[in-house]
Amino acid sequence: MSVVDHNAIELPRISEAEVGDYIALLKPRVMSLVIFTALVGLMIAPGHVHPVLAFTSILCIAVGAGASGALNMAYEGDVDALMTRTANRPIPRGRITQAEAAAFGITLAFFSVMTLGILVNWVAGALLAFTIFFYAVVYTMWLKRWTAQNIVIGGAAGALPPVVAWAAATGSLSMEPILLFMIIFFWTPPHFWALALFRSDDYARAGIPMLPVVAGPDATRLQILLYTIVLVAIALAPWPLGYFDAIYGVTSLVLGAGMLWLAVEVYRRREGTPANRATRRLFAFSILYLFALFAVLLAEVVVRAIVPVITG
Ligand code: HEM
Ligand SMILES: CC(C)=CCC/C(C)=C/CC/C(C)=C/COP(=O)(O)OP(=O)(O)O
Repeated sequence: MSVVDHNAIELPRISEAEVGDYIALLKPRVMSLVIFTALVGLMIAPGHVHPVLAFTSILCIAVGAGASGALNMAYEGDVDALMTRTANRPIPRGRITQAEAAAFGITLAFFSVMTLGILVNWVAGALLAFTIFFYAVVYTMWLKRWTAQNIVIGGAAGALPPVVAWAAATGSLSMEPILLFMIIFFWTPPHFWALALFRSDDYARAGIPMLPVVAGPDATRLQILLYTIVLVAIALAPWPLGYFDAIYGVTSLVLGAGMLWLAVEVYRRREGTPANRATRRLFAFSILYLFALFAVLLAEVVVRAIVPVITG
């Protein structure tokens, strides 16, 4: 007769995680646009940055963004399991534990910040550390579960990557990166609240105080419209302020008209399929808007750099 109760022995959990599960923790689709805004922030900064340092800076920002995504998912494993949009993520599916995800995120965060600080400069390194902390702790662990203004304040984290990249290129800050920050900051509420409108049942079930759950869909529609009006004005400002030329200015006006039209559609359509379609259109267009706006910023700087070379 065995004297050892084999049922009492807890065998080590064999992780079923694959590489793809860990990649999913990094929120690659979301962070791809985050990293693009950082790349533009670095490319439009004045002065010359050695290509190796430029690549290192963007790589550190990308790894830091992924780290913040992993930390966000590690903390939110409980609520992610309650929302249809997130229930299929690695942690709710049991492929990765919250502790494993947290260890992964902390490791990536540590190495991205230290590498950026040591190899590039500590202004950028410190800003990256602050951005990771603001998203993974201030937004994820506090604001998101506490106030309907969670994504407005938390949006500061999403707006910082181009500022980190500018600091990596110049070692300092100035008006231009602050303008880039303001554009993303005022872009975030229309971007996210459009999604929150068609996902409000998810957030109600998970007990997350998103604005449509707390203040109702009509108040959210008004907020989306008001923030979009401010966004269009802020995004236009670099042109009259003389930081960028007409190419950017006209593009900003055209894209802003698109955002405004869709925000008005969200404000007008309040019932059924038309309302659902309007919110999904605004959410989808918000991503195209930010990508196109930053792409034309980059294009203008590239054109400015090569025209003197071509015209001799
Ligand atoms: C606090 C700020 C933000 C919040 C609350 C937020 C929220 C969200 C949510 C919930 C999704 C759906 C993701 C999914 O279902 O997996 C999403 C998608 C997306 N977000 Fe945001 N976002 C924020 C900031 C940003 C920023 C700063 C960027 C880029 C600069 C961005 C870019 C994207 C992109 C590209 C997608 C589409 C991802 C896909 O197609 O799967 N977001 N956002
Ligand atoms: C360099 C660096 C640290 C960059 C981070 C940039 C940043 C904060 C981007 C915001 C990404 C995002 C989708 C937030 C939503 O989180 P959520 O928890 O509301 O979304 P979820 O419900 O889909 O998890």
